[in-house]
Amino acid sequence: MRSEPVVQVQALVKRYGPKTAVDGLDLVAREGVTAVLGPNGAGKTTTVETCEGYRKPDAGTVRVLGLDPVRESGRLRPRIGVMLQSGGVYSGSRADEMLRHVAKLHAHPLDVDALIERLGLGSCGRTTYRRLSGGQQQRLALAMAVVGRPELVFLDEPTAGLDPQARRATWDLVRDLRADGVSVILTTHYMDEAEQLADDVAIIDAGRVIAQGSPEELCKGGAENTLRFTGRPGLDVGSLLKALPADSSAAELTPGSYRVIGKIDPQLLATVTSWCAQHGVMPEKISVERHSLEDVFLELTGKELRS
Ligand SMILES: Nc1ncnc2c1ncn2[C@@H]1O[C@H](COP(=O)(O)OP(=O)(O)OP(=O)(O)O)[C@@H](O)[C@H]1O
Repeated sequence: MRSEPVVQVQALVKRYGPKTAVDGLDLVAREGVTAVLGPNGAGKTTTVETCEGYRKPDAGTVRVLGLDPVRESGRLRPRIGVMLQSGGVYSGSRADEMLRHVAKLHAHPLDVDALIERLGLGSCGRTTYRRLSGGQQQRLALAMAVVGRPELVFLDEPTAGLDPQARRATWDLVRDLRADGVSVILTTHYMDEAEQLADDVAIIDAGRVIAQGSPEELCKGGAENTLRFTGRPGLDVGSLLKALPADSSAAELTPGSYRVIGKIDPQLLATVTSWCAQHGVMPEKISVERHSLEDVFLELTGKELRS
């Protein structure tokens, strides 16, 4: 796996009048699931729409499955699936008819009935598009993106506004697609979604990729982690600090409640517990808080995912 890039974006620039939405963006996505995260207005949708061939770059190059999405769209379209947020469908058509129609356009489609059941659309297959709820329309859009068994699927916020059950069904479907060798480019505002599904995460801010890596790599590269323990009040924190690596800090936050910030690895944990043993301290509660993707995101962009 993880061989040739499925998407390669180099120095992409895209402007809307005076507004530069994408500002020299570089992105390489390989096989598997790539999550694209960024605050509102960061340029995610513009980048993805350029990869889908719906927007022409003002500068830079975009290759998707090795093809130019604008000039070679005829060759690319049958190989990719795109989840449209809205539009592109006749609102008087029935959900199952639409899905069967899209399936027929492809050589090796998925089983339509199984897909309908899978996404919890069984009860509304005969309902016209306009009468579906927002969440049902969204699941139908997802089904239409994947039914043709594409090599690469673009999913723009596939679970926004879905209830927990539908969200889980969508996650399972993405995992199955991945297991089937389908690559996925997923934009999302949900950190847990990226952590759960993505092999690789690209964080976009102000039209550029500011960090990229696996969720583990990004969390490791961010700020330090925290170790907390409780013991008797008034311990000599200065003495503890001397035992710790130079770039650590230690403090008694409230009487008897201690916090160590630094590169928390097994060695540091051993240093803290052995210091406690030397000082006759039984650390009652001891916990390590791993830096989450959410923390990394906030640190890098200074913004919440949703503003
Ligand atoms: N058709 C358009 N005309 C003018 N400006 C646009 C257009 N589409 C997007 N923009 C602007 O370009 C910037 C990037 O928008 P884009 O939709 O790509 O961001 P995004 O990261 O997908 O945001 P969100 O998370 O809010 O969906 C924003 O400032 C937006 O207002």
